[in-house]
Amino acid sequence: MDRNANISDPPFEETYKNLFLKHNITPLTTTTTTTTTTATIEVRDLPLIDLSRLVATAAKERENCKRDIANASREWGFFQVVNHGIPHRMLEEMNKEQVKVFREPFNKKKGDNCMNLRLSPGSYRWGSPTPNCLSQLSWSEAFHIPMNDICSNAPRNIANGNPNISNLCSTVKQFATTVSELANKLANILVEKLGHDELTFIEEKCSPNTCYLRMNRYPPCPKYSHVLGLMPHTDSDFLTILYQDQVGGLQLVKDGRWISVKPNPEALIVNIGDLFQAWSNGVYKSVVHRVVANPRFERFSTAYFLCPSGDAVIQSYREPSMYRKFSFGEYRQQVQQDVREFGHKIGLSRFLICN
Ligand SMILES: O=C(O)CCC(=O)C(=O)O
Ligand SMILES: [Fe+2]
Repeated sequence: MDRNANISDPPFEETYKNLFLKHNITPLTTTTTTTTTTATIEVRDLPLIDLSRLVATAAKERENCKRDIANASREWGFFQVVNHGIPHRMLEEMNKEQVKVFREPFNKKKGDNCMNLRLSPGSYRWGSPTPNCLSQLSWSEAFHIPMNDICSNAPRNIANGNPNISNLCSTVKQFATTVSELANKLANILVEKLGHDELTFIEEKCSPNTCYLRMNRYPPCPKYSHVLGLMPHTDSDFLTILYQDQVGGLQLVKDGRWISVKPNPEALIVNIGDLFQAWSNGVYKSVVHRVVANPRFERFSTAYFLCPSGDAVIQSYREPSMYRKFSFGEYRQQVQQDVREFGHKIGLSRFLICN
């Protein structure tokens, strides 16, 4: 175990030792402790959309706002929203509870009953399960929580006397309930802007308890350069709403190049997931993104994933369809199988219909 590592940190260095050795990656000396991972990456502002325009008195302004959301989803697959209706104090509260739970000892977090949080098995995750190369390495830990674990149970004293996590459940519930309204609102706009007439589509497929909330923590990585906090991936959902702190590190692919997202304290980030790309027949883009580890600062983010139930069938809204239809359960299983076999997700390209 690395002598500098905190007892709450997962044993990254120990676990990735052989991978570092194989790739000749040696610890940086004190004179070279800056990472080069971000050095050549362009920093760009994502499209910024003011959601207060959705309730403007002028109908034209409301329509223009919807058009901007749809255009950003086609051209970038990513955008930022301000005046999104999530109170600042709720975001701060979420961050505070998240910091506390990650500060718990690693052995307790990874334990079978995960600090008595009564979450589904495998909710606490860290690192990459099967990295074959450096680009598949993730220097981060996460609680990936099915909202069903939080929504469907009566309030209980989950903390079992642990004051550090006593508010976590109610904070997650409040946060997720508020963010789910925003997620549904944006998803409904995207459905409407494709001219689809079934405007209840999202409500029929998704409910608050089919969604997921993921709390991410990226410990600093001072000793190695070229280390990723989260390996490149697309999200397996309709759309994701992300709240991040001000450290930065999120990058996405735009026009074939990695670009770095500049944090904006007023904004939430929205990105399109694979299910919207499949349903929209490739119109809305589920874009590859990653997080680079910071050499000095730890980083936190919270992601809300708008997901349907496992048996929901995803099929393009119009023919000829680029993808064969699949159930969300089938999609998730395929992703898990590919990660086990190849060390990374293959995703939607598995479901392409080759004409
Ligand atoms: O932490 C971030 O900025 C991104 C997180 C992310 O991509 C995810 O949880 O899927
Ligand atoms: Fe993601």
